[in-house]
Amino acid sequence: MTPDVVVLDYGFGNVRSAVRALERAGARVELTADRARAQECDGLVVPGVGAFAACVEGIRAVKGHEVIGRRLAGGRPVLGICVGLQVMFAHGVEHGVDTEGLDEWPGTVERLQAPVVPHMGWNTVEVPEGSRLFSGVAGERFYFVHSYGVRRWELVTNGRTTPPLVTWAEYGGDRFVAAVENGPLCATQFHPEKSGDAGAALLRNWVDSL
Ligand SMILES: NC(=O)CC[C@H](N)C(=O)O
Repeated sequence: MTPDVVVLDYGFGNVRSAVRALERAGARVELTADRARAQECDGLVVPGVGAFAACVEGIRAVKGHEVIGRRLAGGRPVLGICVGLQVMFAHGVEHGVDTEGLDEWPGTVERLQAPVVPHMGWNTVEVPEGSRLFSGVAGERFYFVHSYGVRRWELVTNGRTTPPLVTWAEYGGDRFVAAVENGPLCATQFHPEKSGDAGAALLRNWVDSL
């Protein structure tokens, strides 16, 4: 059965290339903000390009925060891409403005501490044991375009729940979260839709898991 994927259309994001890449990965894809479709589909993708605050405002304007919360409460998969990863955290601080995120994970998105920002380019990543998202591509490079990131992982599970699998990247001497796999919620700071064959394989891994 072909998985039914919705790319949340809230006005911000590299949506066309994400739609095409997800179709190539084997999904039937619709770009929409329709609440019922976003709630009921097999997989919801939350893209994001631009400022943290504007993306959060856009997501809230289409009630995306409620859809994402309901989906995750019911174990229904969500994939965040780039700012779509960042908004899942508690806060984003850009240009000195601290904006509340969707708070699916504790933590803060902050400016990268590297000599040259934005980080625009290909990077290898440090994938933890057991990752399904990176199956077959853990040693590959992925394409990043960002000036901010999550530099400290703050969620503590103390053995009561399955700890998330956190993938890291290093750039200009700074380290930041490159991807998270946390049950139904997965997210990548890089753009899998711009990451060539490795990104295509990662998206297929996610689509095949739906
Ligand atoms: N690719 C993007 O649009 C990322 C924008 C985000 N505000 C960042 O710089 O991290």
